[in-house]
Amino acid sequence: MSTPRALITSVEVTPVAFADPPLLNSVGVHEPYALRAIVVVRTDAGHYGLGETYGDETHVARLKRAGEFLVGTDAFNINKIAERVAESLADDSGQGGHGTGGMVTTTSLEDRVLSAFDVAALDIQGKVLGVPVSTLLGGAVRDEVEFSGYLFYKWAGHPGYADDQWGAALDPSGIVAQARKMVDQYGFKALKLKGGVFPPDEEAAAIEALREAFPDILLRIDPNGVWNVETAVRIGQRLEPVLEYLEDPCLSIEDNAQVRKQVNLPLATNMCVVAFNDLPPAIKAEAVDVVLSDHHFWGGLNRSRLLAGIAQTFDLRLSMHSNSHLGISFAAMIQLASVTKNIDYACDTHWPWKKPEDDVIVPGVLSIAEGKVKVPTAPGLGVELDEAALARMHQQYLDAGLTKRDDTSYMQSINPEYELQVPRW
Ligand SMILES: O=C([O-])C(=O)C[C@H](O)[C@@H](O)C(=O)[O-]
Ligand SMILES: [Mg+2]
Repeated sequence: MSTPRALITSVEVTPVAFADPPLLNSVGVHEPYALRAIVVVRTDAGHYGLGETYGDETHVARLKRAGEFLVGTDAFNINKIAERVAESLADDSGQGGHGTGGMVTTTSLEDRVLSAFDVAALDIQGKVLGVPVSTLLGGAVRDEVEFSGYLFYKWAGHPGYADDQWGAALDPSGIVAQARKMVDQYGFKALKLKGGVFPPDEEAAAIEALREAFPDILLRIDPNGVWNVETAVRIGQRLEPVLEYLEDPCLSIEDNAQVRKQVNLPLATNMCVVAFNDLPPAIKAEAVDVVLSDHHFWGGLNRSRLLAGIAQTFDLRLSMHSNSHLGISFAAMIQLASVTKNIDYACDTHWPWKKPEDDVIVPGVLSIAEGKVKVPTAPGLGVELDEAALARMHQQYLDAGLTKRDDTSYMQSINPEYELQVPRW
């Protein structure tokens, strides 16, 4: 049998927008539309591979440039793809955002750009060989992946727009009502509250209200690093009896290490360990217990497997982080979680926050029931591109007039007094 090859003939990068509710966080509030970039890699034999990543215009420009460097490369050679991506970035100063709204800022530029191409190449390989991506990554260890319900403080609707179906959640009873809806609809067995919005004692009270309303559900809170050590220790100790883990109470490795010594809870992060070079200092400082992996900034699925190996070696546990995303990213997250034995917590997803009709994949493959998603077994990622939907969502991007995620400026346009502060409490 000859060695399989799939020469890349073209790369298309299309920014898209989809409706997003006014979700509050430590840097402001989500805008009426979230942005993503959809990557379609085509090959000489007529296959296509899909990738999805951040949609800020600087990131889209980098993806387009990297795409030009990939024409003629074999989709079976991801090491070569990584080399070409690095070449495309050789003169890049690294300036400009990429799509996490200024929250996760120290990730590797090369890994961020590589990620969508690694996913697309694996999708192609799977289609050529007739196997799912999970098989290419060593084989599934589970056929369903568990997700957590991602709760947000939120307004009833964006100013100037009608209220959305979720309604307002600005206090403990609003959060409990939101959780009730999520649990009823999706059957989640774990819930995460996005904190860093209100004074920490109010957020702790929301967690305690969730505990009372859902005695059997695992709980987490994530203030995105805006608590100082003293606050994090006080609130962490208060919530010791109720939390599964405490996520990014403080921003730095050093501060989280201090918190970890004084709070009897696992600490998780997607802010102070976001690239391979963060691992040695974090491990040395014993700063965290759980790394929230995210293939969008860890360099794709192959490099996320590398992270899983390092985590296993150093006794770190793994869960998964999520930004607002569509179905291609969801399929990639599910394939990765299906092969990663030490992702042993329910993974985060923003999936419930988008409208079902807002997607670029043919619907019907991915759905959450009992808090879980079945791992697709069709070749590649297991999802197909809906070309008409891609065109429609690109038009939505043009009409929305947004070129980057900027939760802070949007918040300031509504509340001019709003200021960024880290730590805030
Ligand atoms: O776990 C996290 O830190 C996140 O999911 C970061 C996201 O940007 C989240 O805060 C959001 O969507 O507002
Ligand atoms: Mg987080």
